[in-house]
Amino acid sequence: MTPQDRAAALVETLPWLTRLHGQTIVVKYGGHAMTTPELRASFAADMAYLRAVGLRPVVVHGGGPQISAMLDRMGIASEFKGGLRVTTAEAMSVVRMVLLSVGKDLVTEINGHGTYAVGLSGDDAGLFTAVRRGTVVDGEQVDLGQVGDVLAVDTTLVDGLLAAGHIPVVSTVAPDVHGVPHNLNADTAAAALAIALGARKLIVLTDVPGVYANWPDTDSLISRMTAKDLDALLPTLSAGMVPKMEACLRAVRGGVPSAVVVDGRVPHSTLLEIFTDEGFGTMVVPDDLDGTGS
Ligand SMILES: Nc1ncnc2c1ncn2[C@@H]1O[C@H](COP(=O)(O)OP(=O)(O)O)[C@@H](O)[C@H]1O
Ligand SMILES: CC(=O)N[C@@H](CCC(=O)OP(=O)(O)O)C(=O)O
Repeated sequence: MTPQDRAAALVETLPWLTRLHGQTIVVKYGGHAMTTPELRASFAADMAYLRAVGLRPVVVHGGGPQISAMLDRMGIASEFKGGLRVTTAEAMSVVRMVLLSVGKDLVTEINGHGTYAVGLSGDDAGLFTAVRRGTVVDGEQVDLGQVGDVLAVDTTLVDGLLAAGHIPVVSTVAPDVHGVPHNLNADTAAAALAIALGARKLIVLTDVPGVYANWPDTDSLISRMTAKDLDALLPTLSAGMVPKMEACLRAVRGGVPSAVVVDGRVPHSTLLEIFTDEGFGTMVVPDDLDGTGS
């Protein structure tokens, strides 16, 4: 790359920088997108870059594969129903331990670029209040143990951190109204936080190029869809895509202008999504935008 190419690449980002300056972007960093040191390093650089150029990134991280690996090492079986982990009291303490550790590692990695990141979880200053939820499998309501949905979000702490120039890095364990810890799916929590913060965008990093209309037919990648389209697609989805796309739907119906699922295995996927025109991943927009969100 010549110095001229480099300057041209920087100038190309100007329209997005102008449009997004000061805007909050919630980035859900899935456990499958953090499996190599290189991916973690490029993600951390992206977050520091966004903050340094005047956006307000908020990270909500997952850690599903890391939790499963630890449970496995401890001889505890992992079971998922409707894309959500069945969480016994014994598993809950492992979930908590692993997610807090994953969060701290991310904080350290981001802070290799400056004193940006601060780690917090649902119980810090009442960020999330959980409410126990089950799920529906084959038309039957099933119990999932200590799994929660988000009952309430208190953004006071996150607002303060953003105003002070920090990058909040959120682990998704949260107490219910009785103080009992619950395991929140990270996609669900990211959507609830994006709505509560009035975020400009929700970006979800995962381990596929986006959402496929006929999974696993790789010719059926969807680049854009409205909330109504997604509503129709939801019953056909499986595994972890279910809570992920429910979260995207909830985000755009809750006022977030766009929710995008991108391939977190591609280095710098967040910057690619934000600063390029070419479709990258699957974008969900509200019905009234009908595919014109960005
Ligand atoms: N229609 C679909 N399009 C894309 N992926 C799908 C679809 N249906 C199910 N999946 C599965 O969902 C997975 C992503 O969810 P998950 O494993 O929970 O990711 P993460 O850890 O990033 O949250 C994909 O790897 C894929 O196996
Ligand atoms: C209830 C539930 O399923 N919680 C998730 C929380 C972590 C998560 O969401 O991680 P990913 O984003 O990497 O999948 C779990 O226990 O795996």
